[in-house]
Amino acid sequence: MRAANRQQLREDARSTGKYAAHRHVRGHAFPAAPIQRSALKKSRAVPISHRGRKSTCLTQATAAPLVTSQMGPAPVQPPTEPVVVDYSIYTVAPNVKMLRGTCRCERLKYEVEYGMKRGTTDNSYLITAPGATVLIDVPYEAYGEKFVSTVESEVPLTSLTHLIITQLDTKAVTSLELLLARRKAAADASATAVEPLQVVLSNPALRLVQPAIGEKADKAHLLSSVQLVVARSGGQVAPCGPAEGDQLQVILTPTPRWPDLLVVHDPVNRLLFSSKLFAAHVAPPEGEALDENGWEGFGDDWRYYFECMLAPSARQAAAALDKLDLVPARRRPGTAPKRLNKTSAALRSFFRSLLGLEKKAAAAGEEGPAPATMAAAASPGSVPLPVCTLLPMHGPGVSSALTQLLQEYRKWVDEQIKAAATSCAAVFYASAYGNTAALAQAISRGITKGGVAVETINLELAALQEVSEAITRSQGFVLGSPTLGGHMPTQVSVAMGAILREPSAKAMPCGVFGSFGWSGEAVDEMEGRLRDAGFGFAFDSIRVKFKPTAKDLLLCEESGRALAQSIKKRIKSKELSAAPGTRALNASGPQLAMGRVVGSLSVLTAKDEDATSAMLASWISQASFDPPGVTVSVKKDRAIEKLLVVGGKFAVSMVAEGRERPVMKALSRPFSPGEDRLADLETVPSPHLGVPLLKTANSFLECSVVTRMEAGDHYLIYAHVLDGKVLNENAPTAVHHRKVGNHY
Ligand SMILES: Cc1cc2nc3c(=O)[nH]c(=O)nc-3n(C[C@H](O)[C@H](O)[C@H](O)COP(=O)(O)O)c2cc1C
Repeated sequence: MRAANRQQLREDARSTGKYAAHRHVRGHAFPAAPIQRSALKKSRAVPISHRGRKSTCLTQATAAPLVTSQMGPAPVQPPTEPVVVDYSIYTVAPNVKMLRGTCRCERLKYEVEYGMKRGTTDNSYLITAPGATVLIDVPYEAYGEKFVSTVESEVPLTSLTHLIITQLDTKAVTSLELLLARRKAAADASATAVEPLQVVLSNPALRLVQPAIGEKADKAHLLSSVQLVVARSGGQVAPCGPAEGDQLQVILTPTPRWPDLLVVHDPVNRLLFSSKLFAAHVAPPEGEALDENGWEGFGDDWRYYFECMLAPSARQAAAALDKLDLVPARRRPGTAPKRLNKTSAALRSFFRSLLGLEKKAAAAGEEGPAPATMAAAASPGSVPLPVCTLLPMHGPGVSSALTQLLQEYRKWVDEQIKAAATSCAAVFYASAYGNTAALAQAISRGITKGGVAVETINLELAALQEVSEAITRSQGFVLGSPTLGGHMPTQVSVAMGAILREPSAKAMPCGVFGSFGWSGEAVDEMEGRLRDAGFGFAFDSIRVKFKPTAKDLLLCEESGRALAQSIKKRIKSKELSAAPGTRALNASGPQLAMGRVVGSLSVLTAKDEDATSAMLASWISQASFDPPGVTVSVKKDRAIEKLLVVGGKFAVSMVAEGRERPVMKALSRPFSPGEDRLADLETVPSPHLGVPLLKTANSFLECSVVTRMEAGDHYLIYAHVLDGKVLNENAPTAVHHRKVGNHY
């Protein structure tokens, strides 16, 4: 039925396809994009079995992708810098190795834009057990070649019996193809028969592999020596120890962002291969596989990753934590991580080939057990899983901070769910190349920072019913779409219909956004339809050409925050009309006393690529002599907070006494998203960082963020002072006096 639908769509598209002319934008030639307007306008709703239940899906990720082959080849996106990667191997348990691909680029070029500046890793794991050699995960395409050579340096590819895929991104498919091709070539060259590789993956991941490899004439042969095994929650999938019952167990933990997500438990070594859970985009120091500095070393990175990736799906994250019921357990003796450097890996590979071990190992693989069929065990439910180390897909393995990270995850999830009980916003989007997805992520984070829970829904994967349900749970919404073939894709159009039909939606603040290449009609269409229907906008519509810059992402965060403020304002005014007079609260004794704490009035300015922001600050203090350091306390929902992550650069301009008034007037008013906060002030660039400095400052500091900790509703940021200068010897610094300590 589904295949017939797909075929029909293709026929429709072929018969009605019109071809757009060649266009040139900013020096980039875009190939003609065939546009099938009838196919685009027609609903692609097809009944599918979605997450174990029958539902009508707006579209099915693999059956009706946003961009179809009938639309022609993808236009050339503006070039990005090449990603430089490196590989290291670490022993994390006697029979378990971490194969860690490290990218130290400042900003991730190959994933949804991510503001952290500490690089990242793509971790795969290799487990050897009697009769089985199990590989867990393939990395992004940029790592492909080095990844396969690294696996080969450890084991002959023909000896691999299982590959478990915990989450598969479209950009990891190339690495999968490379691995399968090289294994197949080795098997074809082998004198002995090689068992098919069992590739264990979830159903949504299978729906990515089938069309990307299985249905491509030039690639289908790669699956001829592969047995695709769909994982079921609780299923035992591969041996991981000497005893018969020593089996790796998979647990499905889908979220809207990663519907294919699963984790793997190793009961012998008490490891959890946690995939995207407990992950962080950070490259730990060379030689350290695990979190040697514990929470202090990586707490911010885990938190930031959670906020960006999991907070928008907090309910599903909570369900995953409930399902896993992880219990911190002791590490078994003799499993301290040991790094094998790249040289030794290469040397071992060399010696293996000299000694002909490849063949022996292949023969050993042949004697292994016949491919097991998937055990369909019951869901582990509340059965506790003992864990001494979490081994995620990105960032360090978690051992020292295990207990704290488990507790914090629960706390973060609960906070999000609690916020959702009072206020919630829905962010609906579709994205063919990840650009609109990056905007959706930044807007979602802005909403979360604004104190409103968010549900971020990828319309490519969501059932229509999910859209209706999300809108009835929300007090505001945002809709994002790329422009494809001069329109918004059908998935967005259909979702919009559902929103327009929902009577409660009209009273909600909303917003629209999208990435485009040259004409950008989608955002105009969405804005026009919502405006005509009488909807009110919380922020100006966001239109971004191709990939968003740092400035675009900052605008998105600010817009998300504007939506959150608008939602909170409406809730507050409802509460006030229900219970008039509750506003008149007297300040408490401690609040009055705290008002006597004074601070130096200053202006904080920060810059990242093309994004600049500023704020008035008086909660600033010297914190260290050597090296010279300062602390500054920044409210969590401030726009500038995004630029003050570890490694971020900022400047402090100290306001001179008598010069306070114009500075306070310019910076104390509310700003709309994207507005230049320094427009009413005269500035000059700082000498080293090029960050704006107040022309009238009596002195300035240039700083680099070293660490930050949560301090209630603020982040306490500790920074090294890189440079500074007194500009006016005779002007003392203005002191900010307050009466009450419950505001600035
Ligand atoms: C087949 C195809 C058709 C497109 N048609 C248009 C178009 O009509 N107008 C436009 O402004 N951009 C068009 N684009 C460019 C996309 O809008 C642009 O690549 C955008 O960044 C995609 O956003 P996304 O990454 O969220 O999918 C087209 C791209 C493709 C692949």
